Amino acid sequence: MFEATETFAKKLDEQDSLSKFKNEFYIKDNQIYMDGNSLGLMSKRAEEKLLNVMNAWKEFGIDGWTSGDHPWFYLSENLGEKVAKLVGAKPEEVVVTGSTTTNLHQLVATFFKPEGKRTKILADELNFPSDIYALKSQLKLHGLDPDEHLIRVKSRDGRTIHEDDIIEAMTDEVALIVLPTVLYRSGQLLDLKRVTQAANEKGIPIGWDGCHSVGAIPHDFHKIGADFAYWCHYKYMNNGPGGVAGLFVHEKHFGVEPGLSGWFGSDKQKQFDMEHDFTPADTAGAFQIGTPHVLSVAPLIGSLELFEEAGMDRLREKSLKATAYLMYLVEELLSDYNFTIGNPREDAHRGGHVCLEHKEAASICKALKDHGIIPDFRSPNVIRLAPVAFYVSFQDVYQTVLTIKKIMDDESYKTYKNERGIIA
Ligand SMILES: Cc1ncc(COP(=O)(O)O)c(C=O)c1O
Ligand SMILES: Nc1c(O)cccc1C(=O)C[C@H](N)C(=O)O
Repeated sequence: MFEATETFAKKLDEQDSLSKFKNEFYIKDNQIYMDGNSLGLMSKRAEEKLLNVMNAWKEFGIDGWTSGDHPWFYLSENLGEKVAKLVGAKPEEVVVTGSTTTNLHQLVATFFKPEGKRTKILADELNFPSDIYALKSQLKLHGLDPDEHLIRVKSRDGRTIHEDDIIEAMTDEVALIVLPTVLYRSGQLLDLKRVTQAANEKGIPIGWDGCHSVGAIPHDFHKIGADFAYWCHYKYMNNGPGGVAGLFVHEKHFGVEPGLSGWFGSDKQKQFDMEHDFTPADTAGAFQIGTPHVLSVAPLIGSLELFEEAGMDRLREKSLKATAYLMYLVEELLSDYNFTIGNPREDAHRGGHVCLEHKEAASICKALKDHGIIPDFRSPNVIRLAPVAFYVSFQDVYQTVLTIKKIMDDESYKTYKNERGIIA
């Protein structure tokens, strides 16, 4: 179906209905940016909306909360409605707020209710460390020893987590389940529907970390019956470094008291009554805590315009084709160099990036960067390559693999130390 030639890559680009979006982003000449799953690039719209919001501050001062094109008081909810379409939620089930880790703390503080012998949290041994730190500290806040009460489902191969193993671990000692939609290292996409359904049947609340899928993969959080989800917007949503994150709470939980309350979770009509009795919003907005980080939300206004124009399904379709082409080229052109593809092959189990394993991965990443190709490295041996649908073309994918071949052929990667930098 594919061919390992530039002409073929060009043909794929000509057939690509999303190719025009590349112009919407700031991409350096002679650079191919494959690190969208660590930090997505800045779009011109994101910049424009940030300047617009800055201007509202200049123009309106305090009145910016209710004036201007994007009144700040309603921004978190208004953007939540738009993000809801990307994650398959009702408009009032999503709010743009906090960071991934603070949202996780909020949601665990809300949904983890240890009682009797149900005192454990079920996670997995491959999740991103911040999630595990948060879960351990939440257990400690309840006076529970994480060594005993945090169950981490084991990986059979060091790369992926088997859904059967997760379901088997859902015992009557488990009070909460927290799992990633897509594993940050291998890019495995879990079967959310199956796992959520099993948790629902056992009456265990389940929440999903969508950092590596939101903006790359359409979700159906409401329909599958997820209790909650949380994610960042600085990867595939291109909201900028430290950009404000998102959370989903299923409407069946509206009215539950947030574990960590703050005045921006108030019913909006009541918030400025300044009462000491908290009246939470009757939406996911209740899970906000303090004043929104307006300047770190603003770029998302622009990004979301692009998502509306491109359509989440079309983005996923292109991303799947690009990762499939990348894997094909790796197999065709790099078979002599001891690379292993560490991500699952099937579309249904693949996220937005390809996980290329090599024992000299750190050196190879450094050499690639010096050739204008931006990957990222995860210790000890993973090169993550994310051909982001908005701004990576099929010719870029072809060029990336050719460049890897070049630095392997001429062994120039050997001039770099095989160790990670301070930020990898
Ligand atoms: C899967 C996952 N969870 C949590 C985090 C932590 O996010 P944050 O630093 O925005 O809290 C990240 C990324 O840093 C991540 O990839
Ligand atoms: N959040 C990050 C940061 O503040 C600096 C550098 C990288 C990140 C990341 O998001 C890393 C990412 N979560 C990962 O999957 O490795």
